[in-house]
Amino acid sequence: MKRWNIVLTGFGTVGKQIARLLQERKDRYRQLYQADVRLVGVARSIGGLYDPHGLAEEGLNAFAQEKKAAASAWNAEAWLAKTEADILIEAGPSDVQTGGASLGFIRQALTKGMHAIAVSKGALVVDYSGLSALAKEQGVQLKISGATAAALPTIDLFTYNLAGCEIRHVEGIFTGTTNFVLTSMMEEGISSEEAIRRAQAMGIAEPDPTYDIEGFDTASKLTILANAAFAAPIKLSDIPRASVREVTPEQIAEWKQSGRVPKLVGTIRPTADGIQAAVELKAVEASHPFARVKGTTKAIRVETDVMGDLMVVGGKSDPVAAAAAALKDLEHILSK
Ligand SMILES: NC(=O)C1=CN([C@@H]2O[C@H](COP(=O)(O)OP(=O)(O)OC[C@H]3O[C@@H](n4cnc5c(N)ncnc54)[C@H](OP(=O)(O)O)[C@@H]3O)[C@@H](O)[C@H]2O)C=CC1
Ligand SMILES: N[C@@H](CC=O)C(=O)O
Repeated sequence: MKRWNIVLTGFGTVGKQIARLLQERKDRYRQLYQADVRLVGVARSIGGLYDPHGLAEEGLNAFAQEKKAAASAWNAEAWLAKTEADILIEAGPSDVQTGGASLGFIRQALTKGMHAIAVSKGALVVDYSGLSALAKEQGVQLKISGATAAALPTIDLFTYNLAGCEIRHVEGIFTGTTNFVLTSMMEEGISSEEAIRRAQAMGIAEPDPTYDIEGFDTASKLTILANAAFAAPIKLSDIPRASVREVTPEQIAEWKQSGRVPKLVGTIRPTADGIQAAVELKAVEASHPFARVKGTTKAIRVETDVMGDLMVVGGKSDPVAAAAAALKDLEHILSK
């Protein structure tokens, strides 16, 4: 039985589900992969826990309840440096401008020879190519399912299922929150503000929902996918974005009347001038397959040269499903 020590940075909505599923699946890992998987470290913004033998549930529960002490400061880098672990799972905030603390955590883990599984997007948006080169150099894996629409297969579709194909066009509904907001406005007649509040209550909206609503979340996923699946050096700022915030009651009435359905669609298209990506608000005809993709459901449609076109719909948008996507990555590492 091989021992696999895991550290988790970010112990919020998704991080807690990762910790819970890791515990629940211990026997599965033992039976399928002869792997003794232990969560040995967990970090929040206020501090970290580490036990080389594995963290107990009671300790984790108490840590989750801890409040920030006034003027407390802790050194996350020093904490990570002292942990002895094989895999980092990064589930902290997505800071897509600087990469934030997540970028440092992933760099540090890869440099230490650990595999890294990213659920947050910031580090990958800012420096996917640097991180992936570092992982290669260190002979470890950098897995990114959680950051690229999570339970909806995207990166795995390109790297496993469509390996060898020429991808001619990709379009997708990559953000559960915006699809939920648009569907709620169309079908329940509620305001975008009310729909955003509901998406926040479900735990799928980003801490600042502007990031979803103004198309940054979709654009971030496109940036990561363009770099990871197409080796295209696209930056977030290269991608034109549309916002769901600007949708007016008049537009909703007009779409309803014409039988069209609004969707925030992300596209990636290889062209003679390189990879083009965009986030657009499209009113699709009722006959378009995206018209039936409702609520928090996501979808991806891919055109290829020799495998034809294919579309995947679903992959639940919720914190448990996002955690499960990170642990799918974990199983791919354990199985190697
Ligand atoms: N929610 C979802 O459905 C999905 C989310 N994601 C991505 O997953 C990530 C986590 O999302 P979610 O769990 O909803 O977010 P939360 O805001 O609930 O949790 C973020 C966690 O990160 C911790 N944190 C913040 N700064 C630091 C730091 N400097 N060092 C260590 N930990 C830190 C927070 O600490 P503290 O507890 O002290 O506040 C908190 O525990 C995000 O990047 C998001 O984009 C991806 C797919 C789906
Ligand atoms: N905010 C995102 C969650 C993770 O990527 C969404 O709504 O899909």
